[in-house]
Amino acid sequence: MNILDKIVIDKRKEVNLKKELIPIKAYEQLPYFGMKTRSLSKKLRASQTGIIAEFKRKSPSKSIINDTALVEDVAIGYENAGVCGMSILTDEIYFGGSMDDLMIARENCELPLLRKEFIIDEYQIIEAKAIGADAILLIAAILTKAEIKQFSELAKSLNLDVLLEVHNEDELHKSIMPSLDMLGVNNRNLKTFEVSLDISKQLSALIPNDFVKVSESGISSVDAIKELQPYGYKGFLIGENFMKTGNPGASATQFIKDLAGL
Ligand SMILES: O=P(O)(O)OC[C@@H](O)[C@@H](O)c1c[nH]c2ccccc12
Repeated sequence: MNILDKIVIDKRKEVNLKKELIPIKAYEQLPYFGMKTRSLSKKLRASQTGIIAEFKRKSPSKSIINDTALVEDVAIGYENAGVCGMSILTDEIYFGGSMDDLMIARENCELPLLRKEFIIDEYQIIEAKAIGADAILLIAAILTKAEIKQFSELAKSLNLDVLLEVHNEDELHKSIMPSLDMLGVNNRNLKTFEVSLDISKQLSALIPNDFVKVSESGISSVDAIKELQPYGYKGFLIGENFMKTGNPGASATQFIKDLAGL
C-alpha cells in the first residue's frame, strides 16, 4: 500500500471518531464560523511574487523538518515578509500539525490561511471555516469527480477559496470545474515522494486561464520561480525551504527580496 492510501485510511478513522464526539452544529456556533474570509486567489492574482509559505513540522518524506519553531512567530514572520498567504498542515499523525496551529496563526496574523489537510468529508470543510481558515486544499488523487464538485461547492457557499491539487493529466481532466479558484500542480508525487518541477511545466498548458495556477513543492530557489513564471504560474507554495531554517520568517523575507529584485 502506498503512503497516500495509508493516510486516507487513517483520516477516515479520525474523522468518523470526531463526528461522534463533536457534532457539526458545535462548529457552526464558533465565532470564526460567521466571520468574513480573505481571498487567497485574489491576492495571488494581484501579486508580483505570489508566495504561499507553509508551516510544516515534519512530513512522511523528510521526517523532522522543524520541531522548535512556534507557529505564532512564523505567522508574524511570514506576514512581515510579504507573503500572499500561509499554508498550515493540520494533520497530526504524518505532519505533526493540528487545528490549534491554524487557530494560533489566525490570532496572530491577517494573512489568508490555507487549511492543508487530507479532506475526504464535508465535516472537515465546516471545521476549516470554524477555526478561521480562508481556503481549503482538495487533492484530486484521493477524491472522485462527484466529491470534488460537492466539496468545492460547499466551500464556496462558506466563502472559502478552493485550491485543487493535481499531479497528472488524468487528475486534471477529472477536476476542472467552475467551483474551483486555484489549480495547484504538486511537483511531488504523494505516492513515491519523487519531485520534479517538470510536472508544473508539462501540465500548465492544460489548465484554463480562469484559474490561478499554483506550483507546489520542491521549490527551493528564486531561479525555480523565474523558470515557472513564463508557464503562467502566479502562486508558489513553499514549505521545507523556509521551515528547515532556524527562522522561517527571516528566510521568507530574504527570498521575497531576492525575487522582487530588491
Ligand atoms: O515543503 P515543500 O517541498 O516546499 O512543499 C510544500 C507543499 O507543497 C507540500 O507540503 C504539499 C503539497 N501538497 C500537499 C498535500 C498534503 C500534504 C503536503 C502537501
